[in-house]
Amino acid sequence: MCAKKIAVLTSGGDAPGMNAAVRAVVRTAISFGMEVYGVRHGYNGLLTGEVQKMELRSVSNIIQHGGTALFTARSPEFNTPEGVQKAAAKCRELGIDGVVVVGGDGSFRGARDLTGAGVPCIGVPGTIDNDISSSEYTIGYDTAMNTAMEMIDRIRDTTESHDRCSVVEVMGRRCGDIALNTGIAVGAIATLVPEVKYDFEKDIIERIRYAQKTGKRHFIVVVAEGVGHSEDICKRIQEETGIESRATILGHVQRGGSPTLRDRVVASQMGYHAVELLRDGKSNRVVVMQGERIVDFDITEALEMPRVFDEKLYKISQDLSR
Ligand SMILES: Nc1ncnc2c1ncn2[C@@H]1O[C@H](COP(=O)(O)OP(=O)(O)OP(=O)(O)O)[C@@H](O)[C@H]1O
Ligand SMILES: O=P(O)(O)OC[C@H]1O[C@](O)(CO)[C@@H](O)[C@@H]1O
Ligand SMILES: [Mg+2]
Repeated sequence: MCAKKIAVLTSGGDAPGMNAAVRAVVRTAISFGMEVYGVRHGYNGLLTGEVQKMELRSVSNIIQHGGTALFTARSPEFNTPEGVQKAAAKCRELGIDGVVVVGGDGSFRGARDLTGAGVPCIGVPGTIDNDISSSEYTIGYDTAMNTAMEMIDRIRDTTESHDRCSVVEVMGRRCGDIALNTGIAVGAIATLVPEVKYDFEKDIIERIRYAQKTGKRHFIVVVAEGVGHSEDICKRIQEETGIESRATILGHVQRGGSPTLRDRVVASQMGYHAVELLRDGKSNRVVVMQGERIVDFDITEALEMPRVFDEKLYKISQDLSR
C-alpha cells in the first residue's frame, strides 16, 4: 500500500545534516501530495504522541544548522517488545502509514521492529561515526571529520611551539573512520583505530623515535574513542621518550556545527529517496550510498552486512606518517 500520511523522526546521537534530511522528507512528501508529521525526541515521541503536522515553512531556515530541530533521544522504553507495540498503536491512532527514521544502526533495529509491528519504516543513515556497514557514507561524517581536523590543526600550533607530543582522542566507538581520515589529514605520527590491534612500542614509540632521528620535534597521535585510554597512552609516551605530552579528548564538539555542503546534499538526496520508497509502497528499507549513488537495501539484510575496514587507507596513513 502506498503511504499517504507519513512521519519523520531523528534518533540516536544527533549529526550535522539531520536537519537537511528532515527538510527533504517534509518537502518531498508535500510535493508528492502526502501529509507529513514531525515526531519529536526520536522514538520517545511516538510513545507519547509528541507529533506535529509539518508544512513547507516548518522546515525553513534549518538546513544550515547543526543538531536536529526535531530533537533526538535514546529510548529504553521503545527498545522493548511492548514499547514497539505501543509506538505502532500510536501510529495507527494518528493514521500514520509510513515512518522515515534518521539515525544509526540502533535506530534501524527499531525501524525493523516497528515495520514488523505493522508500520512501514525507511531508515536514513544519520550518524557522525560512519559505522553503518551497508552504506559508504553516513550523514554528519564529513562535518565531524572537518571539525576534528580543524581542532587538531589548532592543537598542532601549540604542540609545535612547545616541541611536545599531543594525543588527541576523536569519536568513534566501534569504527575508526573519523580517526583514520583525520589522522591522515593532520599528519599524525600514529593513528590508533579499533579495527587494528596496536603494539605500543612498535606502533607509537618506534615511530616517534625514527621521526626524531630525522629532525621531527613535535608529534600528534590520533586515537579513536573505541581504542580509548588516551590519558594513559599520553603518560606512557612522556615516560618512555621524555617528550612533554598532553592529551585532549575532543568529545561532543565533533557532533555540533553547521553541516558541510556534502552533508547537506547527501542528506537531501537520502531524504528524497526515502519518501520515494514510501510513495512506491516499499517498507523495511534503508537508504544508503554505494559508489556515490543513492540506493536502498532491506533493513534486515543491511544490518547483517559485515563492515569493511579500508586497509589500503590505513596502509597509506602508516606509510605517510614518518
Ligand atoms: N534492537 C533494538 N530494537 C528496538 N529498538 C532499538 C534497538 N536498538 C536500538 N533501538 C532504539 O533506537 C534508539 C537509538 O539507538 P542507539 O542508541 O543505538 O543509537 P544509533 O541509532 O545507533 O545512533 P548512534 O550510535 O549514531 O548514536 C535506542 O535508544 C532504541 O530506542
Ligand atoms: O551522546 P552520547 O550518548 O554521549 O553518545 C556518544 C556516542 O555517540 C556518537 O557520537 C555517535 O553518535 C559516538 O561517536 C559516541 O561514542
Ligand atoms: Mg550506533
